[in-house]
Amino acid sequence: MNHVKATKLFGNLELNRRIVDGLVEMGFEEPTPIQQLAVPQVLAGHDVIGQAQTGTGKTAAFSIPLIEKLDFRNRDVQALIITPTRELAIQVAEEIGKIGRFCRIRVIPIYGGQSIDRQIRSLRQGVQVVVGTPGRLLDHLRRHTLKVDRVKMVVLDEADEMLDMGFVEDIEEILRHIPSERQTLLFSATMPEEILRLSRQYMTNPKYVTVSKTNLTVPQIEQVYYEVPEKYKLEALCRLLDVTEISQGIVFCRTKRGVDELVAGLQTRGYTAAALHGDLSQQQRNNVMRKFRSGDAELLVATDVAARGLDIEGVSHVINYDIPQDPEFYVHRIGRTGRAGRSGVAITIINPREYRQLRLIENITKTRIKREQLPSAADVVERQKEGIKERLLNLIQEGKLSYYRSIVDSLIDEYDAMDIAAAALKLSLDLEPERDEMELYNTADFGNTGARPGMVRLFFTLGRKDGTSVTEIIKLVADESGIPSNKIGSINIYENFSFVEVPQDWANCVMSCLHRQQFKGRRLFVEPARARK
Ligand SMILES: Nc1ncnc2c1ncn2[C@@H]1O[C@H](COP(=O)(O)OP(=O)(O)OP(=O)(O)O)[C@@H](O)[C@H]1O
Ligand SMILES: [Mg+2]
Repeated sequence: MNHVKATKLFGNLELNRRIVDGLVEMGFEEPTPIQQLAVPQVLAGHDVIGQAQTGTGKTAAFSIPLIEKLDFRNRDVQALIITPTRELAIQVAEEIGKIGRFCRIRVIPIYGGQSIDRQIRSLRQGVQVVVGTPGRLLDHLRRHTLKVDRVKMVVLDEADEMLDMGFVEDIEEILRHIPSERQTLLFSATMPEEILRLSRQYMTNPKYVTVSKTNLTVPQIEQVYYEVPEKYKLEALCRLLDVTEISQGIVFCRTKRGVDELVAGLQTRGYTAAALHGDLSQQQRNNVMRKFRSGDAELLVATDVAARGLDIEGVSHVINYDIPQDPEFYVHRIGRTGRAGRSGVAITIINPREYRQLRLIENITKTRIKREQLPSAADVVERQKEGIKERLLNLIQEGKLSYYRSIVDSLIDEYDAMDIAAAALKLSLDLEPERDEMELYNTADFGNTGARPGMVRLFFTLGRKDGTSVTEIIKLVADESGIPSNKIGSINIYENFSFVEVPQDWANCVMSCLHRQQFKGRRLFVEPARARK
């Protein structure tokens, strides 16, 4: 890292040397435009409304001067940052911790769903910066466990959402607790006119700092849409997933229930996806985020709880499975990709009736969303062929083929080279697990088959013919899904198929666990329910 250069560039902002060290450690070489514009204004003591596109470094734009203005020796809470979601509170607190690392500042996130006693203990030990969600902050203010009489600076991250209907009363109440000679900062990628007007109520002579761009979205994000009848949306999504190279993707749904249903639907089709929404426990939310941030999970299916602020490097695609109701949310959702100068793709799936909503989004964001044709089944096959070719070419490049070459050599005089190669491919692909060979059927979807109330029967196309035994099935289901073996109800093995009964609420879990398992050398595949012939 070029420390001299970074020091010089950030040095123009006249920052504490230890802050610059923190920025250099994070890999920041020069300030982004919003940082260049906003930092001096905040340092000069102004109230600031900062607007810049998603992923352009607004967090550091307010965090750098915020840290600069802290009295490091004083252990009172001196700055308060309010964010709309818990995940964002955690992320912002971490970023502030990193920037202020060499200043040894004390920062904590405070959010609902976490033990309040533990938060109270942390607060008692003295923290200088608190990053929190409105509900929990209010809770602490009302209990007098959070003292804000020394707060000099308040930041509303995602300000337009914080001042929108859902949050504004909480925000007003929080602000009433804070000394009025404070500095107030509002940041967001979007600032609708009416919110901008309203915001002045809470500020004194605010400076409006904007990285002026005509369109609200980042140019590095390719924006496309597909129009399909409502009932084919899932099929459309699966096809897109099949032909698209996605390193990590976030799929947005309108409702929590929609998220759960889509995750179940994807799982029964053999895709793994993690859900994130407000009905999960905080521990579940944290686990999902950890898996997704580390790259262990490829697909995150979420409500708008993940729409704003989250910064995850690997996200190459954002998919609007349901079109956002509000054009601003479109901007924020797709902004989870294409961050910090990287490129990304945003896909929106609409039904014909949602076309007008799409046009509205285009008008407000001043961008064009390109219509694309859904890949056909033939495209999916074509894509598979491409994949096979790619793997072949890699093997050829790698060499180490002498053993196989000797076999070909012994055949080549007598047989056609094309036939040998084709047969070899067929052989190698046949050894791979084939999707449609094993199927699980979820009987819940096609009427009562005689399962006891509250139970679901899962059918396997594995039967006595394959030498399957009762113990094998119990062991497989219990071991792999974590379901206690005494919860597995009746097990029946017939000539060509078997089934187990499991409690309704375990069914999806069992199915998703089973489909990942090798069983008798083959992968079990969970198909969407269809009547058995
Ligand atoms: N000066 C810089 N140099 C290099 N990278 C930076 C710089 N400033 C910020 N970044 C990185 O850019 C990414 C996006 O920053 P950040 O999350 O602050 O964006 P944002 O503007 O708040 O976006 P959103 O509107 O989505 O909340 C982060 O990974 C951050 O570490
Ligand atoms: Mg942000």
